Amino acid sequence: MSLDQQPIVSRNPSPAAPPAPGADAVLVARDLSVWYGSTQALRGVSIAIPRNRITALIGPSGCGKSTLLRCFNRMNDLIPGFRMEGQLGFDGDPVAGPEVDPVTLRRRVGMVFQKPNPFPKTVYHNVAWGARINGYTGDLDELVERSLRRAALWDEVKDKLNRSGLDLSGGQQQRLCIARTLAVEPEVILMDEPCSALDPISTARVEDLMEDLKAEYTIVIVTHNMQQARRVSDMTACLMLDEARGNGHRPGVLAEFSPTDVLFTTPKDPRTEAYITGRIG
Ligand SMILES: Nc1ncnc2c1ncn2[C@@H]1O[C@H](COP(=O)(O)OP(=O)(O)OP(=O)(O)O)[C@@H](O)[C@H]1O
Repeated sequence: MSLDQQPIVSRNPSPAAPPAPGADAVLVARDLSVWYGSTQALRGVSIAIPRNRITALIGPSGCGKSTLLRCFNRMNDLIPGFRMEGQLGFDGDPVAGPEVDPVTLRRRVGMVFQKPNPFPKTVYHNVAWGARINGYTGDLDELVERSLRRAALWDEVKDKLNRSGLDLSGGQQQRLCIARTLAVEPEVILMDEPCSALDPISTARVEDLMEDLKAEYTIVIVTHNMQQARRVSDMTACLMLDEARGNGHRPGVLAEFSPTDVLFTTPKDPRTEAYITGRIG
């Protein structure tokens, strides 16, 4: 059964998850629970991520931010002991299940990781690689230039296309990874702490880039940096550690999902307030 056929439709499945004005939901989790072996990482998370917006996931360490992010493009599938219950949807179709090809899904829902991870190949090949393996038949030179321009990197590397991607600075490497993601023309970009290994100037460049990209893409970012969440995101989801049950482990739950300015000024949930004011670490 596709997610559209479920009793709760993919648009705004929960009162805790209002879509931004004028935006519809592109990624949906409905009553999502996740385990790694006997450790429950998430419990009962329902959220609708609006299209063409930047959504930040914040919350204390271990509350399941990365787990939730990685569920949206099935990056957890290969982790031993990973198991999930509930529903996940992308554009009204299921994300999980044997009928979904994770490779196709990951082409449409791309990911940028915490540590820049270019291949030990030229700048050009780093960008062209994904398009090549996906059978791109257009002009690769044009695609590489377009992707590097969109990632605000072209001017810095146009004379270095045959140099190793590993020779670039950390900030340039991260934008190269973003260009590599853009080259396969995804609809969603998941970013897992994309600036945590970058200096403030490189961080600002990536943040500016995110703002430019949201006209064409939906972006979901995990960040530990609440200032960054305030600067870049339209919507913020605050996850929290729930009370311990069973084996004493505390799973992550969604405390609040609100427009970013609301969440940081007038949070509805006392746990959110405690977190953003530093009373929960
Ligand atoms: N590969 C794994 N195997 C077993 N347990 C895991 C694995 N990845 C995460 N976990 C557990 O799942 C829970 C949620 O982890 P996750 O990394 O999603 O949280 P997080 O909020 O992103 O944390 P952080 O802010 O520290 O990066 C934690 O208890 C963590 O120990």
